[in-house]
Amino acid sequence: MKSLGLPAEDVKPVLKKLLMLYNKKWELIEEDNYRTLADAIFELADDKIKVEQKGLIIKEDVEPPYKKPHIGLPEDQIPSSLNRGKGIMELEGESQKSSSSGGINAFTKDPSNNPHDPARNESIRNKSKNLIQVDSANVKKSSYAEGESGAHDANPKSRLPGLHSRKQRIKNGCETKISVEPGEKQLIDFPPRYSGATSNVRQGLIEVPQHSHMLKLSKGSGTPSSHETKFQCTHRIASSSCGHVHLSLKCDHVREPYNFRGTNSDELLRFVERKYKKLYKNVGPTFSLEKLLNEICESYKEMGDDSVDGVHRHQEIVETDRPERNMGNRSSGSDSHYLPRQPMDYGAKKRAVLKVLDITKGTEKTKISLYDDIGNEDPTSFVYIPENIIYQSGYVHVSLARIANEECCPSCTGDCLSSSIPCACAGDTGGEFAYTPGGLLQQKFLRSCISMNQEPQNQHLFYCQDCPLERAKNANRPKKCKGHLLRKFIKECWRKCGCSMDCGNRVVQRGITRKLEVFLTSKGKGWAVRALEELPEGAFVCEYVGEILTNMELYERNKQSSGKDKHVYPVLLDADWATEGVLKDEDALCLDATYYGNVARFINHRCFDSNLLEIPVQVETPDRHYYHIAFFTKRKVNALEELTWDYGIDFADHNHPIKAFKCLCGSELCRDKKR
Ligand SMILES: C[S@@+](CC[C@H](N)C(=O)[O-])C[C@H]1O[C@@H](n2cnc3c(N)ncnc32)[C@H](O)[C@@H]1O
Repeated sequence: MKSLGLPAEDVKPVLKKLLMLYNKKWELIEEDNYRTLADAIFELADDKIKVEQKGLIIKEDVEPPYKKPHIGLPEDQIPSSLNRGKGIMELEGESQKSSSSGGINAFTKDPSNNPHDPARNESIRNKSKNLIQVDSANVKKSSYAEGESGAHDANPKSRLPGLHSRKQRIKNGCETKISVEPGEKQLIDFPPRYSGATSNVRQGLIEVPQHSHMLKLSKGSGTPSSHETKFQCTHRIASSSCGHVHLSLKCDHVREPYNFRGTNSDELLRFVERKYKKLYKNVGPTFSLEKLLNEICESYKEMGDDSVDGVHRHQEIVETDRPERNMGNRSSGSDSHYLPRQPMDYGAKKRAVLKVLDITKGTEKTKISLYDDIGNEDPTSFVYIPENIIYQSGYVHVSLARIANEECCPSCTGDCLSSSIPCACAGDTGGEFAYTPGGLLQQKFLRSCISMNQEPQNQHLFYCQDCPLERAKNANRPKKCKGHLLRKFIKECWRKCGCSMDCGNRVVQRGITRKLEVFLTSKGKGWAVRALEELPEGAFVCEYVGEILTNMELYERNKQSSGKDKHVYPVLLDADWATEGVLKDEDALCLDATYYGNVARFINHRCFDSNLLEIPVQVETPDRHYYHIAFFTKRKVNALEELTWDYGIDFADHNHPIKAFKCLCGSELCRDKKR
């Protein structure tokens, strides 16, 4: 230590603590020409400077930053915080600041910061040419020190934390010294294919200079055994779009005798994806592990940025993640799936407030945020459910035994849409599938559904002999049925079918795939839904999900609720009542999303020219007392355009169990004449 210019009074207290920490194992301290001791002294000095720069008092008992994984230390003696597992997946925030200053610190401070001048320390360290170890964990942590010291740094580049600063340190020769020896590179099983790109997509990147290291272990250094070569490889497998958060696979392994052979990240992802799809058969064809992992990074960043006392407020997301309001700049091509990140034009003071980052609480494949663009209103409370649930007495019997072989396609394989002869599942739609191979509704089918919906008086109404709705109102003297709209059904392939989950005749059952957002309207209609991407004509948006109630139960529920209760409009599942003689109460069902529902409970009404159409979809039950209500676009819908559907309200019917609101749809064809 003396030859390195370190005075005894600096060395002694550190040595004492090291001895205690290493259980008096001198050989660990002597190793590599007392490297551990030298490092500990430098780090203590660096820490003191940091504390002094912050204007804090240094306590005598400040613990020197010994927290460095030590190769020579038996694993059970490594402090738990350092005892990293093998092949751990970790979230790595480059901008993240760590309060620990383990390992080799950054040396970018102003050299005039004496008495413990880091520049001097660095030069001493450089003298000691046999400093070997590179510890990627500590490299990461040390970016903190650079961020802290950036204000004193003449070189603006070195103020940047993360990759850039690491590069600089490498240039300074503080890190990579003996770590990767020429000729040993081929020992890494998966050489880097490309590097340099830093953001958004998974890089498939193995950062050899910064993250992959081979450590030659010297004789007597403990585990692993002497002369073994230890590898540390870090695969970056995903990252957030801004590149600040990465998901990496870190693997420490020893070449001999455990002959570990790595794989590249593309292969790895494909392998896991196949495994996952095999295990969980109901993931759709659009499922991508890569997207999922990138989403984890994105969410990590968003949540880190947003969360303030449990309330998510996100100024940055508003300005960066959301599309611009002025649609003029936007590409309107069909490939504009994800919109450019541009600042929103909110005016000088107004700032959108993100109230809920994901109303689905992770139950849907895609997050749905709730934004308050204009005021400070909270949505009524409800429980988000991604699928319908039975409230009490409704009869919904799902069983494979109920599905006759003629009602499904057990002999199909793969994708039914690609078969030359449409299977039995297309029978309900006239022998042609309702969907295109691209997952949209066939135009012909869509047009006929729209026309049936818009001209109900023309032969598309039917009247029950004994209407369950009227029975619910007055069981003793039910009034005449007011008529129900006949509708076209879609029948999707399901579990008893032989096709795969990727089959094109399974759209609604795969759930929401479009990027949706709930927002507060400025027009007095409360909350509403919009898409953050352009939607083509015939695109599935979401299902109307709620509690399955009998009409009797709905009637009772509405009677009990006070007139002031805000109601989400229930949907009658009456599209097939025409085929029944007298329907039992338990079979006359409806969906109510007031207390339990999905995003559809926020979709507002628009008379006649709404952009969404509700279509009955039969999935798991062969009879049609119960079915799904799926919303499809009637035309191309621009990103950020409010999504609406026609609730089918008769504004003149004052006996309806739910009192109609004053319609503010703004349509020229508005049926609410009072308005
Ligand atoms: C299914 S919810 C839609 C979400 C609702 N806006 C909210 O804030 O929760 C139905 C309720 O929204 C309001 N609403 C929907 N469409 C409307 C319209 N065209 N005009 C006025 N209010 C409307 C009514 O209060 C209605 O009862």
